[in-house]
Amino acid sequence: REWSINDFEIGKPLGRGKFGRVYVAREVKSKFVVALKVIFKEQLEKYRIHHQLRREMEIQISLKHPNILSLYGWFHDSERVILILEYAHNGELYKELSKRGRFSEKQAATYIFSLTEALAYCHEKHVIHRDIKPENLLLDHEGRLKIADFGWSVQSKSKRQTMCGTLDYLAPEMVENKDHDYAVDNWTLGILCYEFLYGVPPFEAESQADTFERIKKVDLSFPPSPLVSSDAKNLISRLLVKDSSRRLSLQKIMEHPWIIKNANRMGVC
Ligand SMILES: O=C(Cc1cc(-c2ccc3c(-c4nc5ccccc5[nH]4)n[nH]c3c2)n[nH]1)Nc1cccc(F)c1
Repeated sequence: REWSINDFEIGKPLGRGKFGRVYVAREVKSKFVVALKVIFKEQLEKYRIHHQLRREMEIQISLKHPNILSLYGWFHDSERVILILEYAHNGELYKELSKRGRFSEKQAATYIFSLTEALAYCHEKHVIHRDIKPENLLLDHEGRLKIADFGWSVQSKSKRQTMCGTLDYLAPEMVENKDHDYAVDNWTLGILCYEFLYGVPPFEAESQADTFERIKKVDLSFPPSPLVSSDAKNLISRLLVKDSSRRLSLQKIMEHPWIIKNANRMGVC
């Protein structure tokens, strides 16, 4: 069916996305709550990204997974393209992490398990996400993790070397501008697991140059903490490996003792 802006009551802005603003909105007839992403066509022209937008829409509309934010549909008028996206009631996981400082091992393992399942699903569909950082992770009304913002996902055929988001999550092969493949997502899972448990990413440094150096050397250390088990450190150490072919596979992550022991398989703690 053809949607139009008059089918929705627009609510508060939820944030500034890459190319437009996102608003909470309610479909008038069904009262169903969604997130509407408004992208201005003159922006698409100016940055010549209409082909990328079309590719992202094709990627998103084809991905159906409990831990991937849904794109329900879209419509456009003379000056805007509007995406109808799933509304994540509990907002950004990042805010939750800042508020709580760190997550328990059960919560961290549950998020890592959900992310691993979602990534395994994406890789089956030949989609590399490449930009999984806390601000792209949302939480639904049950606290279930949802990956959003496929701003830089590429079909694995084209190995473009464009830069991604903040440096903390970049794998060595991306920092060294080498070819990269699916294994960058495995590296990012290691970064996120560390950050969920310690509250800061493992290679954080004063300057970007220092972060680059720490990533390239895989300068990983675990501050002594009674709250982080050796199993957790073992998993992180087997993901933050320079040689991308030696990183623990997604399947092996799901079978790791720390995940088996701590993750809630329904994705909700
Ligand atoms: O742009 C995005 C992803 C995206 C999702 C969002 C987004 C941002 C915020 C929310 C939220 C949300 N819920 C909140 C509750 C409290 C506070 C903040 C919240 N944000 N729910 N759903 C969202 C969705 N922004 N950008 N995908 C995209 C882009 C181009 C083409 C395409 F097919 C998809």
